[in-house]
Amino acid sequence: MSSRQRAHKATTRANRQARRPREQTHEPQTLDEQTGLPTHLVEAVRASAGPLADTIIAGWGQERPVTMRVNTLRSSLADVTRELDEAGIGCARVPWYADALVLADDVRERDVWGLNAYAQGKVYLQSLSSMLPPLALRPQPGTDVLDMCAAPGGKTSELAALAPARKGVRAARVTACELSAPRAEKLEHNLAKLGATNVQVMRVDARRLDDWFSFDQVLLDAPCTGSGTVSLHDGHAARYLTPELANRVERSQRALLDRGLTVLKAGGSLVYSTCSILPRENEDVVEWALARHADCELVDVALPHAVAGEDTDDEAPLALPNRLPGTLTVCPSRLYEGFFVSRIVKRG
Ligand SMILES: C[S@@+](CC[C@H](N)C(=O)[O-])C[C@H]1O[C@@H](n2cnc3c(N)ncnc32)[C@H](O)[C@@H]1O
Repeated sequence: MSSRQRAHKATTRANRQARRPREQTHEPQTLDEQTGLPTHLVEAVRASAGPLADTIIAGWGQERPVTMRVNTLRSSLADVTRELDEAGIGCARVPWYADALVLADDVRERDVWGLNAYAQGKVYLQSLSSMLPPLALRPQPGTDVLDMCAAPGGKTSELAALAPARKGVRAARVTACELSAPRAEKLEHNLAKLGATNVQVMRVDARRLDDWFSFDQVLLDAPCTGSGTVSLHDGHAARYLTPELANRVERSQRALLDRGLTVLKAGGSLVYSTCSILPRENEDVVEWALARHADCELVDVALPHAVAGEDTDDEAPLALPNRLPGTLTVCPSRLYEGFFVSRIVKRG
């Protein structure tokens, strides 16, 4: 393995660890021979994706380029691309988001850490898939937005950047909840660095938000198994991604979505997302919550995508088939981590 691959693996491992609850297993798991990943995960993917399981497995084997979001609260695309150019860092844009940049294949995250643009919060290192949920929510200036699971703040700061003050209308007010104290601190640090002044951080269990809260828009980027982001022969995944973890996050996802829909105002919208590709964390959770909230319905996420299995251009996320029309399950690929995005509205 090259040093670039090792550095990439170390960073993605650290990100993934941060995304999910701590889980230890003392019994070694059975590993699938082909992928080196837990057998229960590979079996679940084969059962749900059928012939596309091999496309997913190939996606788990890809080394993705470094991607970033230009933070328009501090800078502009022209300003950032000028600095990248001066530093000799090649970059390309994606057709569906003006603020997203894909860096050249030979660039590592540590090359970005040394840039002024990074130190000054003009850019945020963020995977392309993780930029999708705030775009699906489409936050509006003048509204009150809840981000239920916010740290380290990639999507919170994106929400803030998408809804700045406009003539005569204040910026969206974002309330960012985070359960873990150290992660809430990291969130505060990132938001200050990125200049997201319209965000209020709350160190709380978002499953216990009081009924008297109410929001126009809610983002629930839930804790999950991270099944969309694992890499082949990832020894760490082999340890943490246990059936117990899957059960635990699923309970948490249901309780969080139930609460999110409760504190959503009539006429408002909620985006539920995970970095998992397993139906039990995605479609099953959404269907369960909709059955409890008769005043809510699924609407199209309205995100650009191509259909996996057809002749596609890899600049667009590839959608895996799923049983909820209008939701998007992104297939792991060269540019994208596996992800799920859905949008629910509460009738007015
Ligand atoms: C998938 S990560 C969120 C990533 C974040 N949205 C971003 O884009 O940077 C899930 C986060 O939810 C937090 N979390 C888990 N359960 C929670 C709960 N019940 N209430 C609030 N936060 C929770 C975790 O500590 C973790 O930081």
